[in-house]
Amino acid sequence: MTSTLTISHLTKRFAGVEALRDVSLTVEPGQRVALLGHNGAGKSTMMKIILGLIPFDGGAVTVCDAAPGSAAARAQVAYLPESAAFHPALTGEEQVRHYLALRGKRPSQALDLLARVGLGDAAKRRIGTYSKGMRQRVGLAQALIGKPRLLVLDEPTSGLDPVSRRDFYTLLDDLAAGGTAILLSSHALTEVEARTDRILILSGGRLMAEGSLADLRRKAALPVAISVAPTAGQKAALAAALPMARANGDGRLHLDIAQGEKLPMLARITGLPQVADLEVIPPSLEDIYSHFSRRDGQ
Ligand SMILES: Nc1ncnc2c1ncn2[C@@H]1O[C@H](COP(=O)(O)OP(=O)(O)OP(=O)(O)O)[C@@H](O)[C@H]1O
Repeated sequence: MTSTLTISHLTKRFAGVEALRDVSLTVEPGQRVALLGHNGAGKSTMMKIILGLIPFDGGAVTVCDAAPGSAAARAQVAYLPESAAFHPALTGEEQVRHYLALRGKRPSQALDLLARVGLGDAAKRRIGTYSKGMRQRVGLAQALIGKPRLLVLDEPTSGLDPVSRRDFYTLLDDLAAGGTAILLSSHALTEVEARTDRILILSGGRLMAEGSLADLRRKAALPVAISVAPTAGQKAALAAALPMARANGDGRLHLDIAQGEKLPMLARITGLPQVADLEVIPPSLEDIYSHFSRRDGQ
């Protein structure tokens, strides 16, 4: 099975700015991959290169076994920009029929596509009356034309409410299950954590880390937080038994423990008679992200 997207040693310079530096990665069929990075990290530049919209200076990029921007690649890649703009006077069905016609496909598929993204009931309403979440779905319906093998999504859920976000990711899950590879950029770390298979962290044009959240967690080796609840009236005694713990004013004691010391420390805490309960809190994606995306000099 060949990779849907292969990037090796990719370099892109704008006047005076190295937007991408020696970036290598692959995306396999059916993978849901999140591209994370601070403003200016190089995410949009990478997406534009994958779509064939801008040239690159060094390295190689293969999209669905073809050169980015070639007719063969364009036929298999779909793109959804952050804020898709549609004609407000058109109905959802008219808009999607228009896109189908432009792509040389049967316009009669419009209703099927709209039903697939949950807009079957709204297909005959004008887009001007749609919510932002509904407009994003029109964009997704447009992106699904021609069953793309790679779907590139630029911050697809920004501005959507939690339910719309969840529904949107459920649609992406169905597409991925059908073999479509998904590359999406996002600043919403929590949802990315739950809804993607792999995470790529770009910083200053470099790929700083990549892997599943578990991989990144292991590589970052950040401390684990342990929160301990004392039995009634035993807080002071517990604090004396755990002098390295700090009190946050919430009645519990908190410790940050290096990964290698986690098990011995848990054994020690659970052996203390003053302990009523404890919680182990692994580093969040936000902690891991900050660890890897520290810019030079920080
Ligand atoms: N056309 C251009 N001309 C000059 N510099 C550019 C151009 N496009 C991007 N850059 C620079 O390249 C770097 C990467 O920009 P890019 O837009 O890829 O970042 P990004 O990760 O998508 O950021 P954001 O999250 O803000 O969209 C930035 O320093 C940016 O200023």
